[in-house]
Amino acid sequence: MNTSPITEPTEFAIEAKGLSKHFGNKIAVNKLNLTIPKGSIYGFLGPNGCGKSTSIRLLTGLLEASEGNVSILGSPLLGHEESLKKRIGYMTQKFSLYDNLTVQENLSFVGAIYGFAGKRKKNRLEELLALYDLEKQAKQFAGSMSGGQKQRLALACATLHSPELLFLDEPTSAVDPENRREFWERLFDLCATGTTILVSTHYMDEAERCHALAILENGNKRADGSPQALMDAMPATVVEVSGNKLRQLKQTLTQHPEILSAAQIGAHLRVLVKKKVQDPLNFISQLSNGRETVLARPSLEDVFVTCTGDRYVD
Ligand SMILES: Nc1ncnc2c1ncn2[C@@H]1O[C@H](COP(=O)(O)OP(=O)(O)OP(=O)(O)O)[C@@H](O)[C@H]1O
Repeated sequence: MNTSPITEPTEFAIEAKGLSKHFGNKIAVNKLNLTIPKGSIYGFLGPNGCGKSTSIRLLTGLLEASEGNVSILGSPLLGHEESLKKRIGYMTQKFSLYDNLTVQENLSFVGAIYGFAGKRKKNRLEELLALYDLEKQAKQFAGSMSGGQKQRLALACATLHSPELLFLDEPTSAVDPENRREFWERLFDLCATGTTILVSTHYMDEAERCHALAILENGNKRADGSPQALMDAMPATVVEVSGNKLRQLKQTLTQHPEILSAAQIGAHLRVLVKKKVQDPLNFISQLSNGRETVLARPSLEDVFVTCTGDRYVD
C-alpha cells in the first residue's frame, strides 16, 4: 500500500470518478462523478436513503468504495487515508459527542487525538469556546445541552484541527430555524478562511445557500451545478394559477402529459409546464377555464421536482 503523501497542486478539493458502493444487492451510490472547487460550499441534496451519508463516508475514506477513484486535496484517497485524516474534518448526523463528558472535556479529548497538548491545546480550546459561544457551558455535560449548543460543540470538535476540507452530514436536522441560520453564517465564516465544505441536507433553502450542489436520488446524481444554473437549465416553465376550486383543477392539470407537476401554495397552484410548450400562460389559462395565470421564477424545489421521481428524464 502506498502511504507517502503525494499532494499535487490542484484547484479541486474533491474529485471523484465513477464512485460506487454496493451493500450486497443494494447500490447505495452509483457511479458518482464530482469536481468540487477549493474554498466552496457544496451541497448534497436528497431525501432519506438517497446515498448522502454513504457518499460522504466514501469521500472521507471511512468506507471502502466498490468502484471508482477519489482524489482529496490533490492526493489519491486510496493509500493516503491516514495522512488525509489530519486535513479533513467530519461532523456526523448524530454529532458524535460524549454525553457524559463536559463541553471542555469533549474538546480536550478531540484535541488530544489531533496531537494538541499543553499551552497549544489550552489556547485552541479557549479560542473555540469563544468562537462557538460555549464559554458559559464549558463545564456542562454535553448530554444536557440544547440541540443548537450540541451542534455548535460538534462543529467546534470537527474544526479543532483547522481542516482544509470539512464534511457535514445533515448538520441542521436537529435544530430550530434560528440556529440553522446562525450555523450557516458560521459555515460562510469558515469558507471565507479557505475551508472547503461539503454539506448534506434535505432542506431546499439550505441547498440554495450552497455555491453548487448535486441532487441525489436512489444513489444516482440527477443534476448538479450552482443553484442559479440548475434553475436556468430546468426543463419546465413555472406558471401560477389562482382562482377557486384549485384541488379539482390540480387533478385535471396533472393528467396532462405536458404538465410535470402542480402543487398548491396558499391561494394558488404552482404548475410546472414542459419547456416545449410555446405559450405556457395561454396553455394553462385554457386548461383552467380562464383562471388568472402568471409566470413565476423557478425555485430549487421546482428543479428538484423536475429531476426526480417519475419526472426524471435521462
Ligand atoms: N451498511 C449498510 N448496509 C446495507 N445497506 C446500507 C448500509 N448503509 C446504507 N445502506 C443503504 O444505502 C442507501 C443509502 O443510505 P444513506 O445512509 O447513504 O442515505 P442518506 O441519503 O444519507 O439517508 P439518511 O439521511 O436517512 O441517512 C439506503 O438504502 C440504506 O439503507
